[in-house]
Amino acid sequence: MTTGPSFSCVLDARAKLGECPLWSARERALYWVDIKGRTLNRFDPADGTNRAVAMDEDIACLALHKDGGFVAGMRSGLWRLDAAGAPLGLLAANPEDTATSRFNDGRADPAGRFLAGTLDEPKAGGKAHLYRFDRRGLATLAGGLLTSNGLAFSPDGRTLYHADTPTFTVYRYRYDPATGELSDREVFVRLQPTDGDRGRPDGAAVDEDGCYWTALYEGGRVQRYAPTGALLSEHPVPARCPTMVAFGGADRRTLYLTTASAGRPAEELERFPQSGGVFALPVAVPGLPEPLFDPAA
Ligand SMILES: O=C1O[C@H](CS(=O)(=O)O)[C@@H](O)[C@H](O)[C@H]1O
Repeated sequence: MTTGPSFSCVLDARAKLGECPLWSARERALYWVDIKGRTLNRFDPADGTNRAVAMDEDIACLALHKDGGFVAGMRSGLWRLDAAGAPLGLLAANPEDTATSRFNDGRADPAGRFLAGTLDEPKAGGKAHLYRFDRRGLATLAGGLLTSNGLAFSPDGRTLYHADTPTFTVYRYRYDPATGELSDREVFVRLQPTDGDRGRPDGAAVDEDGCYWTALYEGGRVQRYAPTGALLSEHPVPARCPTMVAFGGADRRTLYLTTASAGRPAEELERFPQSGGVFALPVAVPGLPEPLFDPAA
């Protein structure tokens, strides 16, 4: 395993809980959210500007919609948003108790379905689930979770990666692109926490070599794993809580990263003053292109 170069800050956003970076190839812009700050953001790397749109509730994940705008995972459910982030309608209500549950990590599958999971905020009893939304409606794919996270697909779309963050585990499933069904769950990566390193797998993305990049929340780094599960490299982040990676740039060779600052100790924020920012790392292998949500899928 090699230690690669560190990420550098491209937007000192001071987000509370930055999440879900999402590259728009058409606009050459990076969308991202601040879950607890309740904003949908558009970062333009060409001039370094960021535009934030206030949302009425926690917004956690996004997919670009093939007809423009977004599908978003929020606390109350999955919503259709227009290109400016205004809600157009509720697609599927959160089936869980929204007093202690919200949607968390999500992304479109290669066929255009939207997969999104929830977060059991009390971390009490594995009440979070992974769901699939498509023209058939909302279906439950997995349950017994604490924080559904780390969704990403292999280049052929036949493997789904999925993390349950507080358990330090990333699973791998066989995925049927024709039906959106899962099978054959196995452990892909299980981190061994130590007193000095509580880093745990958060948001992720896969590159064209099929390697899985994962942000280690409270680990201050991003790791790259081979399809075999072998750790290939890790890259330091000048923030203790990286939350999710996404490939962007015209060649998809820029790895963007969101981070969190909410609830962090004052001494940590003094040491890492750009916590909550958006970071970037040039990489050699391009990332996979991000599919669009297709309501006909
Ligand atoms: O993606 C997320 O994960 C973190 C980590 S954990 O669930 O607490 O282990 C969580 O705090 C954050 O709210 C969530 O968005």
